[in-house]
Amino acid sequence: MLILRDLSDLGRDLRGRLVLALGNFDGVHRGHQALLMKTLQLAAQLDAIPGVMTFDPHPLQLLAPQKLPPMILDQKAKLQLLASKGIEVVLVVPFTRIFAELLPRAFFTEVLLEQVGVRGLVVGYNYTFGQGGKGTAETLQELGNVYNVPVEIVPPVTVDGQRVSSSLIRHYIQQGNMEAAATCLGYYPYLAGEVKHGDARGRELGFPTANVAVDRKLVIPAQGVYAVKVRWQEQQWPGVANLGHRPTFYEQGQLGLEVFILNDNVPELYGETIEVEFLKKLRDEKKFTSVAELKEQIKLDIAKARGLFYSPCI
Ligand SMILES: Cc1cc2nc3c(=O)[nH]c(=O)nc-3n(C[C@H](O)[C@H](O)[C@H](O)COP(=O)(O)O)c2cc1C
Ligand SMILES: Nc1ncnc2c1ncn2[C@@H]1O[C@H](COP(=O)(O)OP(=O)(O)OP(=O)(O)O)[C@@H](O)[C@H]1O
Repeated sequence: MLILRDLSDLGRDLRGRLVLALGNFDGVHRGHQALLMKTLQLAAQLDAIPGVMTFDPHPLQLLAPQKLPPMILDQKAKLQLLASKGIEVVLVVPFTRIFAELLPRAFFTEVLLEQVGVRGLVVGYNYTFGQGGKGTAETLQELGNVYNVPVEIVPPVTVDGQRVSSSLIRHYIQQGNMEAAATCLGYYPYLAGEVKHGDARGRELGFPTANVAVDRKLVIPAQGVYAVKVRWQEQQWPGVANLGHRPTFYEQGQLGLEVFILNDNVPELYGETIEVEFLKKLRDEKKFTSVAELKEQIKLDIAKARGLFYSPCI
């Protein structure tokens, strides 16, 4: 997949040949996936190349930074997912003050027509664009009619009667409702991070854990103990994770993610980047009065997680 951050780098092979889906695409959730599918279809019909136009930084970073939510995916993971859905080109347009001031018609004519020569467009029913978000999906369709560019508007994708959105998914993750988040995303929420040295207490406890660095710009799940899947290179293992402050040992500990991998042959992971997929919250984190009690509880956590892994639902 080709990623272009400057529209003037669009070569002749791409100018006039792209069908673009427009949006932010945080999470690449099932609503977004419907858009991407439509983009592939329209591109095939028009003998064009399926692409995405998105903005960096997120428009809210510039317009209302206090409202900028934590992201579901970092940029690299988002791009990987877009590629896995068949998108061939991503235009990551720098979102500047000048850009934010473009009126809807100017965005259409100056950017989409003159710079990209766009052949077709796909947006969701609630898409807004241009200065102050004045342009809507219908505005885009009207402009498309005038300039002879087909514009597809995708109707809302819902799950259990609720419209799937990045905001709803962030809410589920922050509540620890991983099943609901996964239903909306089409995959389980995960955090990727480097395995760091901890205090080596886990080994003493009999449950050595991989301490995973957490990117605080991303949505952090509710604190607690989870059944997880750990992915590293081509391998994956079941595990149990604690996301929290370890109140048994620290008065005001730092937030940490620790994973005990349920496999006897795990290679040395220090310095490696692993992905921790959150499958189900098992319980809240607790302050135990003794280490022995904590150990007993961890054994129960492991038994519960194993039960889940052998159930047909995961
Ligand atoms: C499945 C699991 C559940 C845990 N639950 C708790 C808990 O409820 N309360 C707590 O204080 N620590 C809990 N811990 C964290 C342990 O305190 C932690 O693994 C230990 O402090 C080792 O830390 P270290 O690797 O930094 O040495 C849990 C760890 C695991 C693996
Ligand atoms: N559930 C959905 N059904 C159909 N289209 C959607 C859905 N959710 C988003 N879209 C469309 O996908 C594109 C990208 O959406 P974007 O990421 O900007 O919004 P979002 O997922 O609704 O996020 P947020 O909750 O942060 O507003 C837009 O064109 C939007 O209209």
